[in-house]
Amino acid sequence: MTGAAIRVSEIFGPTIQGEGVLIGQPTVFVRTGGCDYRCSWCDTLHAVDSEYREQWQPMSVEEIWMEVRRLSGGVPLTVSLSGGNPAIQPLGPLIDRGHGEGYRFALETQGSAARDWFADLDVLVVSPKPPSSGMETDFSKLDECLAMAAGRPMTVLKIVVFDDHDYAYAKDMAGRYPALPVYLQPGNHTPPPPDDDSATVDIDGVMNRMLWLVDKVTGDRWFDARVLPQLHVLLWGNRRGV
Ligand SMILES: C[S@@+](CC[C@H](N)C(=O)[O-])C[C@H]1O[C@@H](n2cnc3c(N)ncnc32)[C@H](O)[C@@H]1O
Ligand SMILES: Nc1nc2[nH]cc(C(=O)O)c2c(=O)[nH]1
Ligand code: SF4
Ligand SMILES: [Mg+2]
Repeated sequence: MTGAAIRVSEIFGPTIQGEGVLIGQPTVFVRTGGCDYRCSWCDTLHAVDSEYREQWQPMSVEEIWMEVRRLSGGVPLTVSLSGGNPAIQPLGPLIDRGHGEGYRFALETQGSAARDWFADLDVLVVSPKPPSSGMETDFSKLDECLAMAAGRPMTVLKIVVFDDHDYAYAKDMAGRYPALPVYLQPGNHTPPPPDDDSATVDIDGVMNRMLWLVDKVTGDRWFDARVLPQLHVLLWGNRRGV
């Protein structure tokens, strides 16, 4: 198989997609290693922090594909490409490989790096980072990402909200891109330390934030917004590989 090696942190599933537009769908995850961001509340630091890079395996398309096929029993399903930032890995050939066997591909990215192969996806989830993350949005890059996908894959915005500033950011994003569905996701303020995925999640706290977010959206009559918690976090807490 042609194509450069892909840095993989983990491949797991099938589980259900816990977030956003595909919530509840049986999914295999391919999580790439490495990220150009470092969000203050990232729940996946084992795929971000370079301290963990020795756990990231360079894999060929064929090696990754054999593992996806094994996990799914060869029955086509949705493969979610996440990370880290999967947009900084050469994933085009993997998408072609899977499409040839009837699999579908979704990709989660913060919108900091555009790739022409975004157009080959089935679903592009762009998750620009609000002020609480400590990251700065590069709007020209974000525009580029959305332009790459224009017309072809279903494209949605998914924005994590912790507080009023994040909520204002999410509303601003919705105003900038009125054609895109917007998913709001309450932040988990108790993400796992990278070495301890048994660390407890403050579910009550996350649910209170979810309720607050529902009140904000309905109070504002923002009736196009969709508000969803991270279902996998409710089911399995901070556990890795689910
Ligand atoms: C771990 S990221 C990986 C993909 C890509 N780097 C991104 O941020 O979109 C996947 C999703 O998890 C969300 N996320 C990360 N940490 C979170 C937290 N503590 N609470 C809620 N969502 C979180 C991100 O905003 C993103 O939508
Ligand atoms: N079940 C499940 N759903 C998810 N949706 C986005 C995830 C991610 O970490 O990107 C994720 C994950 O890690 N597990
Ligand atoms: S962009 Fe995504 S993977 Fe990277 S640090 Fe932020 S939440 Fe984590
Ligand atoms: Mg996650």
